[in-house]
Amino acid sequence: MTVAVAVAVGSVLERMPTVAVADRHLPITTNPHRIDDRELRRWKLKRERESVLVMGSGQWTVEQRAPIKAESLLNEYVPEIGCLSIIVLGASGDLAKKKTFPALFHLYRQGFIQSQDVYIFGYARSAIPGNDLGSRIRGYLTPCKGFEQTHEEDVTKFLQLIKYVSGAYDTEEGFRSLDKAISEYEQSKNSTQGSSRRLFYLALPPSVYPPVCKMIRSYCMNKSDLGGWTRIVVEKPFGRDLASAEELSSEIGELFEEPQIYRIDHYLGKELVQNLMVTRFANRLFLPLWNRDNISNIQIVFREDFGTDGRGGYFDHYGIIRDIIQNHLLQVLCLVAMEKPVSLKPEHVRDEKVKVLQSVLPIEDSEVVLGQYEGYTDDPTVPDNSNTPTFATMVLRIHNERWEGVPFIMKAGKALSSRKAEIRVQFKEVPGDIYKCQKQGRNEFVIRLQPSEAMYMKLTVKQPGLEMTTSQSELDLSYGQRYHGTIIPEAYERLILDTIRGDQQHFVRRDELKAAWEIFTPLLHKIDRGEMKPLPYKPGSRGPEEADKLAEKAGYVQTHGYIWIPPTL
Ligand SMILES: NC(=O)C1=CN([C@@H]2O[C@H](COP(=O)(O)OP(=O)(O)OC[C@H]3O[C@@H](n4cnc5c(N)ncnc54)[C@H](OP(=O)(O)O)[C@@H]3O)[C@@H](O)[C@H]2O)C=CC1
Ligand SMILES: O=C1O[C@H](COP(=O)(O)O)[C@@H](O)[C@H](O)[C@H]1O
Repeated sequence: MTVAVAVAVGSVLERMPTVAVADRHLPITTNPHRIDDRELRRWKLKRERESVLVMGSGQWTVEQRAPIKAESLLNEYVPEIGCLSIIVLGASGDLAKKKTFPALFHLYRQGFIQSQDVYIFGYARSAIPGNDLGSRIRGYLTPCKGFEQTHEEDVTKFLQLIKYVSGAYDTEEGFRSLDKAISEYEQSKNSTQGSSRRLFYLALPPSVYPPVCKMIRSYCMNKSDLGGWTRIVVEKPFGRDLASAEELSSEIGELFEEPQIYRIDHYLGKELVQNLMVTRFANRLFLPLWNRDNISNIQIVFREDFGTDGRGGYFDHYGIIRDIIQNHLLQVLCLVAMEKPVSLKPEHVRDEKVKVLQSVLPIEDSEVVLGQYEGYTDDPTVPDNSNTPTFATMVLRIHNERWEGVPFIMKAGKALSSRKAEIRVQFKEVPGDIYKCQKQGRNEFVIRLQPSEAMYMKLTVKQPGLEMTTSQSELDLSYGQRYHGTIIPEAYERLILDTIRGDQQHFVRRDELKAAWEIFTPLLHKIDRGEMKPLPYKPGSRGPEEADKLAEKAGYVQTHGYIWIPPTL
């Protein structure tokens, strides 16, 4: 969708050049009308007094805007120009090697970041000589579909785009040398001073976010405001509870404006999560059904078939609620439950998510089941008396017109019988059902996030044949079959691209984060104080039996004798 926007400064009559803002999801270079540097500078000098002409429903209307921070304004209108430096802090770590660099490689291979105007810097304390960073990450750079033959060559070229700088996270010296390296690169590209883009990816433990942000702010910012920018990406967990999250937000908020901060939740980058809004709001079919009149209960489930896998020390400090439910599953809940936003603008979408979060009622202790898998404390980094849950299920209730009375059953667990993440929307019984005696199950709409991405609708149908008998079947949109050969991008690829393009729709805003912590903090504190205890469960099981009982009590009716099997080609 292309939206034409004219910008006027001071008054509508004092027209500035018309800027056509093309779909931000097209490669940057395809923007049809660029505004030149001179024009841009003139416009920015005057931006304090702006009115904006917006084309909507075939009519121009004037939107008066309060002074807007340069960053958000630029995000909206300025074509991306200037060289781009991507700085991965914590480059020696697990996330960087498994997710960040592989995502950057795929973006590079697909042409979204190009060697002529992008350079990547790795930064960490570890002394990593010469090309050793490349050797560490090479094995994680998997071939892109369709480019298998040139893979080795591609990797070699990609690794040439990375420079490693070693330094501490809280010293001027380290960040000055990082800045020097970035500036040298920018100068080598004859970049107009300040028009360069600097993206800092904090692949670091949150404890070092504040000093790192301070150092970036003091020594590594893009030097002026001529169309360039400085953005930071921060990983979860953002705090351990409401107070610590707010403290972290304030510390970072003093250094960077909200439009510069990208709080990443990689579930928001998953293909099927990104499809949720489209499915809900672009299909007439769902509009009248998506409410308390028709839906009995909704389950949002995350299961892993492995334990903490060498991350026991980290995990024990957080537990499954902070690791998965408070962020990944809650973000999914927002997209399932929110009202239709005014538009797809990031602020409109995030406004609706916040409203849902603020409508969640306090969690009842009686609607929580916690578990810990047997053998969890064998990990030497986990205390023997750990009270940390590795499994949790709980019922969230949304107090609003659409969802009153519909339980949202959240479930997450490690070391279970299978690995999958899905949303299961279970509908109510058919009123006055004339096939009741043969009935096999309720209608369900299932969105399988992973693995085997799919959406399927469980229906009761006539069993083919002469007899009038019914059976359970499904309308099935399995991605592997329907989109055979299509590459589904990794969540991190998509989200890093969004940060480069300045699109914050799929990132967590500060007030969202606060509202999310408000929901879980009382429960988490009870667990931390040992007032609620996890039940033991066997690794490789479904988790504690009490969890299934809770779901049943909340209203979930399991379908017996039917199981969906992902179709194969
Ligand atoms: N790993 C994963 O799969 C995921 C991680 N995350 C999040 O991403 C971030 C990074 O995770 P991950 O890469 O696993 O973390 P690591 O423990 O691997 O830490 C990353 C780097 O940070 C430095 N570091 C580690 N501990 C400290 C410390 N106490 N003080 C200062 N520096 C330290 C180390 O670099 P050096 O010593 O060389 O400076 C290390 O290589 C975290 O916020 C994590 O929660 C989110 C989702 C998944
Ligand atoms: O953030 C995290 O997510 C992973 C699961 O991610 P997925 O994309 O593989 O579903 C989880 O294993 C980890 O504990 C958690 O920190």
